[in-house]
Amino acid sequence: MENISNYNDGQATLTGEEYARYGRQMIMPEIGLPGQLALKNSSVLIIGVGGLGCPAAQYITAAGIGTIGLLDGDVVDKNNLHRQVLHSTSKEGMSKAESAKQYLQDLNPNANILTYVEYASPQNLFEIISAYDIVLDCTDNQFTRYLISDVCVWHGKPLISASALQFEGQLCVYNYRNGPCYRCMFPNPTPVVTSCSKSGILGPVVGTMGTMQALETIKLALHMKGINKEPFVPFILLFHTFRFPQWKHIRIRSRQQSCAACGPHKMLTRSFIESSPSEYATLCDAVPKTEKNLNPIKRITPRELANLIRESPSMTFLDVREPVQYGICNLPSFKNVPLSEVYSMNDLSGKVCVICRSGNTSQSAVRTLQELNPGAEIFDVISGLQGWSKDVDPQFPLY
Ligand SMILES: Nc1ncnc2c1ncn2[C@@H]1O[C@H](COP(=O)(O)OP(=O)(O)OP(=O)(O)O)[C@@H](O)[C@H]1O
Ligand SMILES: [Zn+2]
Repeated sequence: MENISNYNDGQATLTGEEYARYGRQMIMPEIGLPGQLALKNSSVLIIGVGGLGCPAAQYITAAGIGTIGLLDGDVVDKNNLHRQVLHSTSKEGMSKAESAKQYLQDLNPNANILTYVEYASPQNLFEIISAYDIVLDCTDNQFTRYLISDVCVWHGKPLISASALQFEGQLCVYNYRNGPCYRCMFPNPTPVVTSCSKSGILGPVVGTMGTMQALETIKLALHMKGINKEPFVPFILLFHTFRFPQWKHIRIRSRQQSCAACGPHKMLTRSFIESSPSEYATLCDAVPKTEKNLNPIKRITPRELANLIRESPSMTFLDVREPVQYGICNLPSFKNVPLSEVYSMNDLSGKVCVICRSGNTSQSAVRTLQELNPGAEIFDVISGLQGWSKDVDPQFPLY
């Protein structure tokens, strides 16, 4: 049948199986055979294979991106499973990158999937990113967000970044053409006030944002290879849903002259990032002021708490978690006083024991209460209710 049928536009680069697999998206005029080949010839690095990274990886693998890197040093935990949809119960304890690779390779055996079972750091990231066309930030902490952006700027790689918390999400494409980098938008790190593990996250919300990252990845791969010729306009996408789902996009400014990473007077060179860890860290993370240089407080262990409950049942026990968490599980001796209400408690005396989920919020509460009640003896429980479950009562639920 040679030379009789022409089904590859002269480029014999898709197999018959691939025609069948990608047919439904190839028939879109914005994609066609050239678009599918562009996806196949693209490589994407996904950093963080959690709530965002799982759906992002799933859709770009299914769509035929040729090479996909998965970078994450974490292992699958039970509390990941409600939202990190590539991992399953039988994979608890397994590396997230390896777990995701197993799923994705079965989804699309054509994909070339590489895993990096480590955390992105100033020491490894320059090397890893160099091999990819597009980078996805699917992590959950400020230090890593700055690091990924700075390394992308150094290599000139576009970055698709998203985040999600409770009922809200955000997405932005950084460092593409004249678009800004993450530092142009957020020049200074801020003290982190909350996180998914503190405030909660709903699977479909983070899944929506990860899916949007996959969509922007496909669009960007087409754009970079000249299939989509529309001009690129930098934007930030905001999603909010509780009563009504709301989408909003805002056009953003291009690169900032004053930016320490991408401006003309940039100071964040590769050698600075790689070899000045403490100076670099101060440019990526802000320690909350209230936690700095504070006097130590009195703390007790969960086992000491068990004795105290037995010996002094009438003393004051305060649980400073939010009411919804208190409602999930609690110790009956403890009265629920959320942190926001602690500021008005100025009538305490005697011994007061404070607890929270993991022993962080309780320390702030003790400091505040001690100032308001100088006559009282106030202390908290190391590791909070998590420590209680580990050391005293293994039946006490962890969440
Ligand atoms: N420096 C880093 N390099 C690679 N992956 C990272 C880095 N920092 C964070 N991550 C990964 O990003 C993912 C973020 O996932 P997600 O926000 O869903 O929460 P989690 O960290 O898995 O769980 P939780 O916040 O409940 O403890 C995690 O898998 C985490 O290991
Ligand atoms: Zn910049």
